[in-house]
Amino acid sequence: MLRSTISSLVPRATSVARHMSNAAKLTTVEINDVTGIATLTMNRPPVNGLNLELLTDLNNSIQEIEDNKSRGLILTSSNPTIFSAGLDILEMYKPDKERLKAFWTTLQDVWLALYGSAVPTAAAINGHSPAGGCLLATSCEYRVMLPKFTIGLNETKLGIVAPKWFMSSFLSVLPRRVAERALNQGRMFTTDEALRNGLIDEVANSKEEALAKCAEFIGSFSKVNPLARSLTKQQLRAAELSELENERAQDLEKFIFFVNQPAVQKGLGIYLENLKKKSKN
Ligand SMILES: CCCC/C=C/CC(=O)SCCNC(=O)CCNC(=O)[C@H](O)C(C)(C)COP(=O)(O)OP(=O)(O)OC[C@H]1O[C@@H](n2cnc3c(N)ncnc32)[C@H](O)[C@@H]1OP(=O)(O)O
Repeated sequence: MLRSTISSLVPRATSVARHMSNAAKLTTVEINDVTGIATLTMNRPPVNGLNLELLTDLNNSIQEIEDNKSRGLILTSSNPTIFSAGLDILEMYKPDKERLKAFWTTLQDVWLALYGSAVPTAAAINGHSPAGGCLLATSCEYRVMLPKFTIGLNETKLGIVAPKWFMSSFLSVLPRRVAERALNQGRMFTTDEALRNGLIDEVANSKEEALAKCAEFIGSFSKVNPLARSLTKQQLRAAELSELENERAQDLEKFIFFVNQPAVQKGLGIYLENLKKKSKN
């Protein structure tokens, strides 16, 4: 009985999908009319780098999904090999002061909205997912990843430090010992390693399969009272959420101070240069 309820929630090729957002934006929201589940797709070529505009669209899309009382939210990417390359380093390298503020504030908004979302959330990780990409994935309640990609918080490799709330998301998924070592090493996990360590929940062989598995996870709540479920989730996540809520201004100040340090700017410049060299080869 449960199985048939769940499978009826899995998107089918024949189901009708309503587009809630238009293609001019960097995100699209598609609601499956059969399941009521919203698929939120990031679409900022070439690598879904999280710049101010993509973060703004993500924030608005999450809000739209909450307001429309969708049954759940699946986060994914339109890029076939990259879920998200994390924060757009160009936002932090030689930054404009006002834009940098807006950028970080909007990232805080996105994390608060996604980690604290009232609806069940899942990530269909259909490509590489470093740093900010990993933050988005670990803010969701369930993760399904395609083979032969990588995921992790690699900040120390860039000479930067993941903020406390990045670590909170990571720690909500991984055992402390594994998280601590991985954060210190800036470790990127392969799909297999991520599965073995619990950083992801399942592996799927195609994006369609990943979306179906995410929908199945969301469908597993069909017999649970939605208010009781969301209040339980929010209570479990309240400590991390209020920590950032109460320290938003200090977190912003710390970020701006840190990013503007000459050594950090130098490190980001070298990292960007190496990325560009690599992409030319
Ligand atoms: C200071 C307080 C803490 C702040 C916290 C920060 C968290 C972060 O998210 S920092 C960002 C960390 N992200 C990364 O380290 C990812 C770097 N990118 C990659 O590893 C690879 O690009 C990829 C595995 C995501 C994809 O590889 P692929 O071979 O397909 O593409 P590339 O040829 O490498 O890249 C194409 C193009 O995109 C540019 N690019 C890639 N990532 C970023 C990025 N995060 N920000 C800005 N630009 C990026 C890359 O330079 C290429 O550009 P060109 O075509 O112009 O050469």
